[in-house]
Amino acid sequence: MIEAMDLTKSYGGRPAVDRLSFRVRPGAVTGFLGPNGAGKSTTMRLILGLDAPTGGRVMINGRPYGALPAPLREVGALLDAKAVHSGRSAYHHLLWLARSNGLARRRVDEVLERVGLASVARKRTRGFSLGMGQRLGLAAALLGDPGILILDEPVNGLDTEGIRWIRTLLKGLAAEGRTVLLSSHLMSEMELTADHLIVIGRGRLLADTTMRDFIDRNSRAVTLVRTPDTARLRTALEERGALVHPHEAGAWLVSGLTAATIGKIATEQRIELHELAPRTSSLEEVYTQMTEAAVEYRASGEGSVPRIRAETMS
Ligand SMILES: Nc1ncnc2c1ncn2[C@@H]1O[C@H](COP(=O)(O)OP(=O)(O)OP(=O)(O)O)[C@@H](O)[C@H]1O
Repeated sequence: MIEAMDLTKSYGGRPAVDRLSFRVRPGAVTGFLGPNGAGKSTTMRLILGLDAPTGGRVMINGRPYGALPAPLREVGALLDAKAVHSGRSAYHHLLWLARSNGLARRRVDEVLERVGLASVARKRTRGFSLGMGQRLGLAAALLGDPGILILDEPVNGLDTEGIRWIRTLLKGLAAEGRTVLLSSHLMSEMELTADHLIVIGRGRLLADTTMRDFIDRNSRAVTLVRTPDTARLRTALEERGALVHPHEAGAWLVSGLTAATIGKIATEQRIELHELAPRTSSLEEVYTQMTEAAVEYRASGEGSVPRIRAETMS
């Protein structure tokens, strides 16, 4: 369990993290979202004791990182996959980490196997691709068999197979009862991987809720409609107060009426329908809408009122 209480970090008087309170619970992948500069990396560094908070505190299993007796056994982190001595082999990089943290040598072979690097373990990391570097970073994070994992953009630059592999790995780690905190700008991937979301904007908490609830609460109910008789259907729907927008490939998106009502109107008017499909928003759509509001807030200056309330939604 990671618990932040009024966590604050200012640089030169400007808060990068602003009175942030949240809990990251075991048994789930928690996605950590926010636009560039929102404070995600700063928060992760504060959790890991790499930076000291200006105010508030953050605890790992009830203690600050610095007070953990064997940190690598409790928390594994991947913040920067390039932070590896390029002249060392993957095996020796991990062995050095294991030795300096009092971990058994056999863990090196176990994690190399788990991340799929066993066959290149003796190669110097200089020749590693981005994906291999990310796998090595994950191996280091897993070395102490920790109950908590903190991963900053682990899928950055990976190909489809690598992204899918990380998704399966992280879901598996959460299913084992571990706490997984994951940041990523890839919304489609986040939607497939995370069970819970913490969203921040300008260092403040915008949402702390389940993935399903976040999407449901912030979705605009929209129905996709396809008809050969666009003009008549559009007029009939607009007369009933609907908003009708052209979508791709000749389809239309209708908001303000349920799919059932749209179907009823079409039947009454004898308008042929080729498609009538209620659409749920994707995480990307909901998140973009929310962060646009946060950007608007940022652009409008210090004293203004944000359109998105900076409070938890759960
Ligand atoms: N060491 C530092 N000194 C001064 N300002 C900093 C420092 N680290 C971060 N900041 C500032 O704090 C704010 C938050 O940055 P942070 O890197 O935590 O955001 P982020 O959400 O991780 O962004 P990204 O998605 O781009 O990685 C930014 O305005 C950044 O410029």
